[in-house]
Amino acid sequence: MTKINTSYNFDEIIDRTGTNAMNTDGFRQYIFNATSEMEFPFEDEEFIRMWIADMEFATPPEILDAVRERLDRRIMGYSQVFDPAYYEAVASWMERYYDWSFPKEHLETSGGIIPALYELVEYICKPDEKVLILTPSYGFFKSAADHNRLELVCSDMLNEQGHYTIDFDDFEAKARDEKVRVCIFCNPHNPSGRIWSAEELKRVGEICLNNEIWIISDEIHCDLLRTGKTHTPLAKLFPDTDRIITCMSPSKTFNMAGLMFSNVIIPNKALREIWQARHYGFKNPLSIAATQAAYEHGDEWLKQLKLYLDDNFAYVDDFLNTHLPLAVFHVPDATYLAWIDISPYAPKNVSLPLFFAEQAGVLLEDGGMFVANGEGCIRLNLACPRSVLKEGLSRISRVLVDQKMEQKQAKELPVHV
Ligand SMILES: Cc1ncc(COP(=O)(O)O)c(C/N=C2\CONC2=O)c1O
Repeated sequence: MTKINTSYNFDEIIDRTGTNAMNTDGFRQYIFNATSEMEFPFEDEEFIRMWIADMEFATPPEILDAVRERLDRRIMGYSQVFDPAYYEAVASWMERYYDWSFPKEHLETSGGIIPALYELVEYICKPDEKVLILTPSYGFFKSAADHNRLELVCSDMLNEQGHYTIDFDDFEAKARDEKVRVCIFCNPHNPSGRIWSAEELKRVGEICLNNEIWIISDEIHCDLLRTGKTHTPLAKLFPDTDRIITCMSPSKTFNMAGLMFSNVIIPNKALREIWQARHYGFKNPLSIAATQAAYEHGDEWLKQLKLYLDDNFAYVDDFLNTHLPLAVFHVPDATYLAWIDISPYAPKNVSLPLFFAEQAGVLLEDGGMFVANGEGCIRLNLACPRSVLKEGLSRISRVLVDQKMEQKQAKELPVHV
């Protein structure tokens, strides 16, 4: 069925209340480890939500149509991926976007990348072995080690005025620990938004493989690139090894994380057989249909989404230069996440997520939620209508400037004895 090009409305504000969304209903538990009774000076509907990484945009109609078509078959029985058209759709997408291919038998699926990380770490590591990550890091990389009761080894990235690079001396020193067995590598990187260069990817791969460390390359953000940027799957640079597992999914790209479906490309036969023996193989038939449709029909929506996000990032860059010039921010290569060092303005010794929730009515995440090496930073989800973005930034700026003024006045006022 040919799909006509259409323009998609990314400015539309969609009501998510009453949909069991983490974004609207899960923030007290996830950000503040609190119950639903936790109170704020704002009604829940008044919050500008810039925290969890799903989008405020409607999932593409092409994907929703595919889900409806599957619903119209009217039986939702136990399902797995049997139709070869699924692999064809995935393989075509990888060829078109990344000039990368892999044999069909390497492709497994999972009910999300987080569960895949938990399982792969368990299947790869012995109980006394360790998991290596770069920090700051997506928090669930640490959870994958914790869930398996394995020691986590963190290699802090270098941060030169907001430009993050890998400290290869530190990374290699930690990789030499003979108990380090797996590296969970984020490519593109959440939260910095870095796309790793071919040289950086080669150094990571060589260091790990030379030290008999498996690599789980989490590439969930790889479709969400700024215009002109390209992504290179790590495994593409190492065709002769079978120790790099690639995790990808359209869930981040097309706002369908709730469908819990991802691709896990496992070249190593022994590990794949363990996965096939131990992984719970049944999948949601609606998720299978949606994922296949994303890869078959998502191109135009993604093209327009990327342009909209480019403009959102340009707006943030301009806004910060104007209103918070001491903040350190660079438009990231990838993701829809803005990682901003606001330390020159931020109140000291307070929880920034709590500060912004209570003072500004903005829900966001801060460096403390990214394992380590994120001090003074906040992360904003920019996958929202521009009107929402503008309101969020305006509130953030206002409370930072106001409290900075209060601090200044407090210093200047005579001390009353
Ligand atoms: C690097 C990375 N891997 C895996 C996931 C989740 O994969 P899933 O289990 O949904 O397939 C996320 C989602 N990142 C999020 C989700 O909310 N905030 C974040 O930073 C991610 O950023």
